Amino acid sequence: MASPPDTSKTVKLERYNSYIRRVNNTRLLNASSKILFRATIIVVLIFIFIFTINNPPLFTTHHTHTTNFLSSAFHGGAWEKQLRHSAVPRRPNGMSVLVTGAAGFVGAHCSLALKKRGDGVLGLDNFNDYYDPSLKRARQDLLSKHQILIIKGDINDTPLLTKLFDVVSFTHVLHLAAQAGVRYAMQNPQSYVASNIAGFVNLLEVSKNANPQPAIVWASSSSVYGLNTENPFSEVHRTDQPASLYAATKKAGEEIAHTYNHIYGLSLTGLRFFTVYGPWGRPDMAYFFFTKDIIQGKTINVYQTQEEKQVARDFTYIDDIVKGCLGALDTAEKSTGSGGKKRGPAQLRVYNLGNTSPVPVGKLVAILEGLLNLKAKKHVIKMPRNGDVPYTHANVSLAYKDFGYKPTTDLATGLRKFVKWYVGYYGVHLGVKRENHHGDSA
Ligand SMILES: O=C(O)[C@H]1O[C@H](OP(=O)(O)OP(=O)(O)OC[C@H]2O[C@@H](n3ccc(=O)[nH]c3=O)[C@H](O)[C@@H]2O)[C@H](O)[C@@H](O)[C@H]1O
Repeated sequence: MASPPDTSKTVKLERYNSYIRRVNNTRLLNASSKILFRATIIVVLIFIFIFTINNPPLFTTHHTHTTNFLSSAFHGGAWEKQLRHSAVPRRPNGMSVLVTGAAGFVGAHCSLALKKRGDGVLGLDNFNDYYDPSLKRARQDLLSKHQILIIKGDINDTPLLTKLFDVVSFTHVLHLAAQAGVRYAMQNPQSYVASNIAGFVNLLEVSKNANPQPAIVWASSSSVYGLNTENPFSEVHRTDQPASLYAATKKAGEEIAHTYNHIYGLSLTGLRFFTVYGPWGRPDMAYFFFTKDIIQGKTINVYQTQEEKQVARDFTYIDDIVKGCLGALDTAEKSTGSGGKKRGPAQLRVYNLGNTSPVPVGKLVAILEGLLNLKAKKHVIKMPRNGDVPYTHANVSLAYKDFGYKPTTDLATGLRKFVKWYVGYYGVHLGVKRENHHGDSA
């Protein structure tokens, strides 16, 4: 019997050939996907480049704190000229001040006051959306009418800050950029860490490397007194029991300031602001949204303590705060370091800036009712456990001794000025609600 032909070799050969074809196909596929991948990357990079060139301001959103760091590298000579023009003093021995948070409430007022007396001011602000950014834009418009430029950028953007210090030899920094608000810290804790701690450290890093190093005046807060029960609050009282994360980050700022003063010879002054209010104020603050809600006929929550006592604040009018900030700047000594190295001891200070006269929140509401000629719908409730403290009361004798700080505006007078601004800005006829020029209803 003839034996069947031996096909095993042919089969093996065919299997081997098909294996080789598969390998070659896969290689071909891999090579073409690599080319495709690389081409995509190049196209994306070209897009980013074009986008960055065409959009010089930095894009920062409050909640993510993502900053387009690339963009700061592309500003040209004309931009630098604008910076210098804004920052150059117009009086003999005038200051050149970098104001962070310049589109904010206190920042805008201080920038105007500095410029008006002949100092140079360059503003920096990230225009985040913690509250209506159109109000920040309106403040920016006001400042630009006084030749004050505000750069859009974040204090966490090291290349941008370094660039600003390269272009301008700032004598002073007034650092007011921060995540404010006591109660919001429970909703967005990370934003407090990003601005009040990381951002502050970044500013100090860049400042200590600058030549010359600037003197720095910055915003701390009355909230650092936390659970302190001694009254009125003095700078020598304990501040190691913060009641909110906001307070804790401001207290951390005071300790961080100590470190940079100690290691690098930076001149640092912290100002503990006590519930600042007035025209162009912050819509997240009680006096502001009470006004809005009373006009709109909405119910307002008026807090009382767990013991059913009135909650009180040492409300401080903005013009008094501005005087305090300028006084602190005027008496700030030069930093002693250079090239990132300390050359000798430098000034380290902290001051209360309050009104020395606490007012219960119920009284604040009564004053607003009188000014608005409207009755508030009040809902008196126990203060939620959200970081609030029952009262604040400033002893300002240290600020008085060192730079003549003396608050002169009582709450009724200050609120009258605020309400006048409010109805003008939002286009409200008292008792009648109207659309404002920004399209929001007041
Ligand atoms: O000094 C500070 O360092 C801080 O001041 C400010 O905080 P506060 O003093 O808490 O101001 P603000 O919120 O206007 O509440 C005022 C009063 O109204 C009470 N309050 C508040 C809300 C409400 O619905 N009802 C109410 O009774 C409330 O219990 C309080 O008694 C700044 O916001 C903060 O950024 C920081 O700068």
